[in-house]
Amino acid sequence: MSPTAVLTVDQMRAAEQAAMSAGTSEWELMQRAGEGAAQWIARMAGGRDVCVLCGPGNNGGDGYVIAESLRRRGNTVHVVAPKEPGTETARTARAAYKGEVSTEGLPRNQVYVDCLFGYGLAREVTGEFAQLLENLRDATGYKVAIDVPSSVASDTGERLGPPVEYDLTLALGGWKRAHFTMPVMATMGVKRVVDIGLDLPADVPRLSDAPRISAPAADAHKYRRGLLAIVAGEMPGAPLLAAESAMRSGAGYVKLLSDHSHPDAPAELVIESAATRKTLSDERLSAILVGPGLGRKNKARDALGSALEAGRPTILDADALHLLDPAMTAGCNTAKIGLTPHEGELAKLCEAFGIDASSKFDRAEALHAETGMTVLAKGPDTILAGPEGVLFFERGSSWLSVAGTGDVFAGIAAARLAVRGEVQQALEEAVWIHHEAARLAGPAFTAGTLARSVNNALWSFL
Ligand SMILES: NC(=O)C1=CN([C@@H]2O[C@H](COP(=O)(O)OP(=O)(O)OC[C@H]3O[C@@H](n4cnc5c(N)ncnc54)[C@H](OP(=O)(O)O)[C@@H]3O)[C@@H](O)[C@H]2O)[C@@H](O)CC1
Ligand SMILES: [K+]
Repeated sequence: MSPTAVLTVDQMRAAEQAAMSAGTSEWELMQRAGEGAAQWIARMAGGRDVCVLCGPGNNGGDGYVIAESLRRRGNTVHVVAPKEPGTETARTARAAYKGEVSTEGLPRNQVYVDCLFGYGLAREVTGEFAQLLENLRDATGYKVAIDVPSSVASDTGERLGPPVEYDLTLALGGWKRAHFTMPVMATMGVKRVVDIGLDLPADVPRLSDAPRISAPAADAHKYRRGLLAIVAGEMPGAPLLAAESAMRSGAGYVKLLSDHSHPDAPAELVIESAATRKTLSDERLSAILVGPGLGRKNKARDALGSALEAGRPTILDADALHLLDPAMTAGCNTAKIGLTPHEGELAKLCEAFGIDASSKFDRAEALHAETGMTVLAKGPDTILAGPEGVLFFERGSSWLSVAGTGDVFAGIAAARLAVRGEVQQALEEAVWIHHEAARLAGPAFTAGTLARSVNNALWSFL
């Protein structure tokens, strides 16, 4: 199984240092990394010519190992290196490479392997390196980034030079945060990790693995499978959309608590009158969803207060996230609450809870640490911060960028919470189901079509 740990540069260096202290030399690690990468590249290149761009550090060192490995396999290889290697191990790799090296220019129509900078990139790329990246950007051919794209800061995904679109990115030894951070993750093509035998730490963020979802037990009935109450409010459409997807996410019973007439609601959806303190304190409720279409007036605030008072496992989304503040959650068992903010809602929550952080990762992690609530920071990249640690996800379909998909997500998450009882597991499953439903819904789907493909998405995880 490939490693799922997602590391910072410091954590990566520490893992490499530990391997070296245990007797594996840096040169040995570089050879494993370069040989592992070369295997992938050889497969993709077939008999095509390969051009390797080598920088001055150990990422460049990997490049010389890759170049020599491909040369021995019979590919025509050309290395472009504007500067001589600056580290001892990269110099060893340079000496072991027996082919051509030039200091500038980029041959045309090649398989390009970019080893200019790896996780050591610490400042803006300028001069001849920036020129090379621009040439690479404009070149036609299959492009591979080794470890990370050479103009990207590994910890933050910050862009520090000309952008290049890659077909393949090979992470060496383990994933870095940039691999799952937008917008740069969308430029990396297919991503694979090359295992170089490092002992990676367990207590770090991880890449989420596809969940296993169980069919209901043989003796299941609708209450045992999970009863979900969805609290409607000012706007009728959003909670109905959430209910339509919740009904298809595995819960046994979904109730929409609403005073609207909902002429478009499916016959099998149970609609009862608007939530009250009494209906929400029903002990049979396995989970509550509050937020989609709730509104932000006093009535909405009261409904949110009643839901929190009920103390059931709860998902808060949309308007509920705008109303939430420390006074409302005081006295709540926050371990039972999941928040599903998009970027603007996350910023608003951080303001309300006095959190001073700017990146999505730091905000999600700090909001969980400060409040005890589990935070699913949505968007084109997704971060889940909860009691089991922080999880990153692969990207979902970009067709999800349409109105209403957040309501669909909230419905899936709340239904999975009704089934599972655990907030972090429910949210993790919901991300996968949402992405799979989007894949099944085809191009240019509407939120309604997405909601209707949710039950078929579950097939993939049974
Ligand atoms: N350690 C290990 O065990 C293993 C490590 N591995 C590999 O090592 C990579 C990390 O290597 P690394 O630390 O040498 O950094 P790297 O990314 O090559 O760049 C640093 C060099 O670039 C320079 N430089 C930086 N920014 C610059 C700029 N804007 N413009 C110009 N120059 C700039 C910087 O110079 P300086 O800042 O000192 O002036 C330095 O010379 C890692 O990603 C993986 O590929 C694998 O082999 C597995 C085993
Ligand atoms: K690189």
